[in-house]
Order: sequence, then C-alpha cells, then structure tokens
Amino acid sequence: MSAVIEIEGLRKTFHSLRNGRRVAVDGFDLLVEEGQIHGFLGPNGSGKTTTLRALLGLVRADSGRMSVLGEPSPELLPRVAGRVGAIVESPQFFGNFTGYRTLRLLARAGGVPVSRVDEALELVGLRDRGDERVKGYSLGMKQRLAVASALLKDPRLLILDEPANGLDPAGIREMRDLMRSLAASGVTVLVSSHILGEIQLICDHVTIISRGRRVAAGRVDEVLAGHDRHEFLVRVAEPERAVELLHAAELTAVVDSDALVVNGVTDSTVISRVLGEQGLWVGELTPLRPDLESVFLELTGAGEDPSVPRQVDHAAPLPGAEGDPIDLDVRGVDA
Ligand SMILES: Nc1ncnc2c1ncn2[C@@H]1O[C@H](COP(=O)(O)OP(=O)(O)OP(=O)(O)O)[C@@H](O)[C@H]1O
Repeated sequence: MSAVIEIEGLRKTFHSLRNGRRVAVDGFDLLVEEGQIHGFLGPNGSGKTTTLRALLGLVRADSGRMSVLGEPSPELLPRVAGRVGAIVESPQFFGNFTGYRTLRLLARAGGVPVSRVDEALELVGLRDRGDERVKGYSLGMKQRLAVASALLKDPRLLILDEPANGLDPAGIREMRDLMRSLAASGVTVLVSSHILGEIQLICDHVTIISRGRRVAAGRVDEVLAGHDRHEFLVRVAEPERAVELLHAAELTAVVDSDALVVNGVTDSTVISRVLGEQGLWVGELTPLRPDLESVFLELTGAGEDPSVPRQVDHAAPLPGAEGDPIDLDVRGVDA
C-alpha cells in the first residue's frame, strides 16, 4: 500500500513576546496510507493543527521531512495540490450566497469545471438545499458545504481538521456517513479530532499525538489490543469471598461496587473454575475491553495540559514565521 502522507521528525516552535518559545510539534511522525480513514487524535493544544498547517505549507516547520502523494511537502506540493482537498482554517462563506452559487464561484476561481458543483453537492448531501442561502444553513450544513468545496477538484486525499467540532449528534452522524462514503469511493481521509468515540467509529487507523509527539499509531483495533489489560467484570453472590479465593489462586482481583474486576487473565474459564469449585457460581463474566477514550487518556496524561494555553484561532503569525501559502484551496468553516 502506498504512502499518501509521510511525516518524519516534524518540529515547529513558535516564538511570541507574551509566551516566549513554545514547542508546538516536537519530532512528530505520521504515516497515512492509501485508502485509510486515518484519525489524528490529540487533546487541545497537542499540535494537530500546527502539524496539518506545516504539511500544507501554511506555516514553516523548523525541521522534519514531509511528503504528500509522494511529493516532498511543502516544496513540491503544488504538483499534487489538484489532488488534495483540505479544510484546516476558518473559511468565510458569504451568507447571502446560496450553497450552489458559493461553489460555482469557487469552482471558477479554482479552474474546476462548473459541472463538478452538482457532484460535490450531491456527495455531501446538499443537492436539495443548494438553492438556499448559506446564512440559513445549520452548522452541520456549513461544514458539509466546506467539505463540498474541498471536493470540487475530485481529490484523492482529503484533510479535515476537527470536522465534527461544534456539531450536534445528528450533524456528527451526517459527517461520519459522508466520510465513510468518500472512503468507499477511494478517497484517503485524514481527520483530526479530539472526539474519541467518533474516531473509533469512523476511522480504521489512528495516530495519537500528545504534547507535539506521537504516542501511538496503527490500526485502531491493534492500538486498542495493545492496551488490553485482559480484565473481566465478574458478578457473584459474595464478592469479598470471591476475591479471597481468586487471590489464593494467584489472580489479581478487586471488589468494584457490587461486582469484582479480575485482571491479567487470558482464559476466562479459570475464573469460573476457581469460584465454581468453592460453590460460588458466576452470574456474569464480561471482558472489559479498552476503548479509545481510556487509551487516549492513558497515553496523553488525561488530556489537556493546563500549562498550555488554548490556541487563539487567528493568532497573528510573527513576521517571517510563516511560509508562503500554497494555493490548495484550504478552507474551514464559518461558524
Ligand atoms: N500561531 C501561533 N503562535 C503561537 N503559538 C501557537 C500558534 N499556533 C499554535 N500555537 C501553540 O502551539 C501548540 C499546539 O497548538 P495546535 O493548535 O497545533 O494544537 P491542536 O492540537 O490543534 O489543538 P486544538 O484541538 O485545540 O485545535 C499550542 O500550545 C498553541 O498554543
């Protein structure tokens, strides 16, 4: 399978008079292969947006090697820009324009055949609402319009920064369905998020970033399996006595409210045998599988670092700190 995005050893430091020197990305690696829906997970301020901006040439990295669709980025990104759709920054849609007119304008500006507008609206499920003004759109619809704008040129790679941010459950579901159908049509998707459940539902691969560093990467099921403590929830009539019996059999067990949790067990029949032999019949024996949330919290130290201030979205770059932006049609959503 070929690499669609490769990042090795990316480092980016911001300097400001107020906060001094801040290492936003600290030797970060990322590999996204063709056909993946790849989740890019990390707490607020962990470096996701900075990584994506560096990849797309919107901010200049201190060091590191990056490539997109096989071309070194950002140097030769223009060669593949026509096959990359990205929504990383806040876009400005004219509220008085209809969705259709907005896309037609963007298509013309980007040299894309206007016939592509209908297809893009269809793909994001806005074909029926394309004649309505954008100011009447819900946030979810605006998000989908932003995705449609990134789809105008029929990209092979779609990069979405926090597409579910601010959406209600219905909007999140729509976004999820949209990503799935795009992936089914052969588009590789990289989606950054701090919404763990969403990533677990949508993505097949994940890279977790914490304080600018990669702390886990791989297939979602493999990352989860790597953190499986082989725990079981056990319900019996006498939990305290059950714990004593399990300890005597050299198993680790603790009472957890009206049940007990046994860990480090690969074969659950051992538990029922130890207890059954002493007349304690097991009423429930449930494997406690890790979910992405518990893995994420474990790896990132419970999320947000209070010493790291939240990014101000439109923080003014320092003179000379930014690279020359590349015309990638990078858009975000006007909330
Ligand atoms: N233009 C900037 N100037 C100074 N510091 C910045 C700038 N952009 C980002 N940072 C800092 O770099 C760190 C990483 O920020 P980044 O926005 O990349 O994180 P993130 O993972 O995308 O967070 P979020 O989920 O909150 O968007 C933060 O400490 C942030 O304050």
